[in-house]
Amino acid sequence: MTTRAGLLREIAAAFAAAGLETPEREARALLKGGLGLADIDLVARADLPVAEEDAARLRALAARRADGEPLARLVGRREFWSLDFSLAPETLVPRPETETLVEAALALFPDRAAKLRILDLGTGTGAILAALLSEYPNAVGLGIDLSEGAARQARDNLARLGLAGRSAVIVGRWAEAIHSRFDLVASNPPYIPARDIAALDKEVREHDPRLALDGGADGLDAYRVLAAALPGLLVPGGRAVLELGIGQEEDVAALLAAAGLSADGPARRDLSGIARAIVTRPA
Ligand SMILES: C[S@@+](CC[C@H](N)C(=O)[O-])C[C@H]1O[C@@H](n2cnc3c(N)ncnc32)[C@H](O)[C@@H]1O
Repeated sequence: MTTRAGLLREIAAAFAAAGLETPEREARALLKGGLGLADIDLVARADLPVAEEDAARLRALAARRADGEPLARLVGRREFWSLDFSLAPETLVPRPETETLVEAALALFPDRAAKLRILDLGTGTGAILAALLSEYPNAVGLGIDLSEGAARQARDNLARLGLAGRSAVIVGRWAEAIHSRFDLVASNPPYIPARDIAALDKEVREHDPRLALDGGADGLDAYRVLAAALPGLLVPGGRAVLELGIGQEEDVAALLAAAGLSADGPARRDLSGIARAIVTRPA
């Protein structure tokens, strides 16, 4: 009979042997996600037995993880801004660096009681929109994604987080179908140059949807469309916050300026010091 502690040790050892960077942490997360446990269950109740079929299921998941499948995909969820998001095959796994956009928006609109109208273009799991709505209790928001599967998943996530009453998610191509204006437009568009996708980590290139990654030949296709659309989407005094890939600040700033938008300070940096969130406003 296997105990929780025994299975944790076994899976952590397998992860270490496979060269994962944080084997113990990932093994813990796999057990928690796979068995629906909290941290305390792996400490105070570590000697409890794991049913044989559960142990077999977790060993199979562990083997897939050791073979390069992301943990978030295996357990079907990921935390972002301390909120829990379910994933679908059509959604990107939300990344910690994207929290830089949320932080930038909070700094731009310090009044948390503001009745902001928020637009999230390319909403994926709904991570950015949900994070913002959770911080602005009087705000309303619209998420748009070209992928039906992503839009469905975003709707589910917003509902589970109690935000359905203040949000809507529609399927669409960027802001093509939108004729209203917003206080805050956020977007984390696909920005990887197409030829670089094959060289990305296996976890990304094989498990994140191409639609969420592929930014066209130079990685800037989506920014061109967004720059052209933003002047018609922002109210006077409104702001747009766009995520950037590494080294894209200058090019994206030039596209925004060419569309008649003004820069709002230098791009905000993420925890690794990378210019990650560019802020722009109507001229
Ligand atoms: C990098 S992902 C970001 C997802 C999510 N906002 C996040 O930060 O985790 C880009 C998203 O844009 C969506 N997308 C790609 N092309 C689009 C388009 N033409 N119109 C609307 N959404 C698009 C993708 O389906 C994907 O969900």
